[in-house]
Amino acid sequence: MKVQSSKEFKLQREVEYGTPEQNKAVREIVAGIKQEGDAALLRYTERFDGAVLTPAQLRVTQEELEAAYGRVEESFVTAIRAAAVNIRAFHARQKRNSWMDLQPDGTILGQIIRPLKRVGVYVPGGKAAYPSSVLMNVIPAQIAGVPEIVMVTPPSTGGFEGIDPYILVAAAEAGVNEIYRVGGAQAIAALAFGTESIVPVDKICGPGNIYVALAKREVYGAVDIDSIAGPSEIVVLADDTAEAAYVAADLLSQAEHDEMASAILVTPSQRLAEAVAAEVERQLQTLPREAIARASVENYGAIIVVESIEEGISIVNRLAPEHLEIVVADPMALTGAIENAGAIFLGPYSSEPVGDYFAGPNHIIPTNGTARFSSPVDVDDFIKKSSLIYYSKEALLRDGAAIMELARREGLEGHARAIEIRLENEAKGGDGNGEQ
Ligand SMILES: NC(=O)c1ccc[n+]([C@@H]2O[C@H](COP(=O)([O-])OP(=O)(O)OC[C@H]3O[C@@H](n4cnc5c(N)ncnc54)[C@H](O)[C@@H]3O)[C@@H](O)[C@H]2O)c1
Ligand SMILES: N[C@H](CO)Cc1c[nH]c[nH+]1
Ligand SMILES: [Zn+2]
Repeated sequence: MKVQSSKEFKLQREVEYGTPEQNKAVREIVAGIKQEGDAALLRYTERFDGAVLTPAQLRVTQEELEAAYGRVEESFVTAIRAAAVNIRAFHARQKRNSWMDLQPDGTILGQIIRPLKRVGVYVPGGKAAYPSSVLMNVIPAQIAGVPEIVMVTPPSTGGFEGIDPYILVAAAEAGVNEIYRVGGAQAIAALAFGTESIVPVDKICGPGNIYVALAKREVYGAVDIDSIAGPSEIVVLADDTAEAAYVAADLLSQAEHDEMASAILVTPSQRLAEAVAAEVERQLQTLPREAIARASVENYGAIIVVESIEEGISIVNRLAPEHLEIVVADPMALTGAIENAGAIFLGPYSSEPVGDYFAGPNHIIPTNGTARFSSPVDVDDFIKKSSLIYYSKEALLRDGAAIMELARREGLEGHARAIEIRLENEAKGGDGNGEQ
């Protein structure tokens, strides 16, 4: 990883997200699914995942789900159950209730909260399988009360029944039983528009690679999406107190996700910068996913030496990273200055994978600078709200003139008259029918 000064550093966020070729490929895949349904879904699944399926094989059966337990270690089941407890406890705090407020004049105002009816969750499974993402998608949806949760994940050619058994066990543990073995942009389009085998959903949540992220952006509007949660990112803001080996390990923890993942160290310490660069190189040599991580740090990685921690904070806010680690003498003191970051990890022991798997907060987090305006997946992603308005006669008589004033200033006489007809009728001692 190259050590550079903050003057040399250029924000790499592309104007167009993904390359033009990737964008074109995704548009074609989405159009193909829209036009041809299952036929295109099977064709793309063969082309991109190497799995030759019939329509009947798209959906995972109950027997396959149960049999997956025989393919995983007991220690995995114990760990995923413990993680689920923490994730459930964290997300339970986000649950909102409907409310109604009765005013002294008899007016009732309120908000009705309802769960979305049918949501699609994407669980990545290309370069690695992500059973942890099953929990991060499904638990908040369940807390919101979503009755139909449908999961998609790519088939792995060498895997068990064409799907990773750890993902299946996580799904069974979470209580999901509508699962399709499809991935990438074709799975997103199938969820959005439906095919002969897949009933369309109201919203799609979940992380994925650049093809998944671009496809979610493409189908937004036909369905809702959580955010653009694409290739993983980490920024470490550290001072001279940080342990170089820990910092390097945390950078590589995200670099190993994807060639397009990004790992950046921002520090005022030239000594730490050089030590981390050497550590990254040393640790890369024994990392099983060395090729992916090396491509990531070479293309999207950086070690930036800043003049001061304040300059570092301003770079962090420009980057708006998915994950930020603050490893300085007093991390809590800097937290208030961080305006843009999806998840903030404080101190030397809050290594990023703690959040990926176990602490409880969601690991599906906006990337590519979109943490400026969007948030990690939470229970709110799976609800919708309706406003409730009951106006009493007393309240309408009191507010009617103001409402008509605003309507007429907008040139909307019909709006004003809808109020006026009631006020006039009441003035005449009306019976509610507009007549004496
Ligand atoms: N931001 C987050 O919250 C978050 C969380 C977890 C994982 N992630 C990211 O999820 C991603 C997982 O990626 P993955 O690749 O392992 O799995 P994936 O399931 O996201 O993508 C695999 C699919 O990509 C499609 N694909 C691959 N090459 C293609 C091509 N050339 N043309 C068209 N489609 C193609 C295939 O359909 C394949 O099924 C990583 O980038 C990781 O960093 C992000
Ligand atoms: N770091 C990923 C989010 O960018 C989440 C994850 C899942 N498994 C491992 N990591
Ligand atoms: Zn991770």
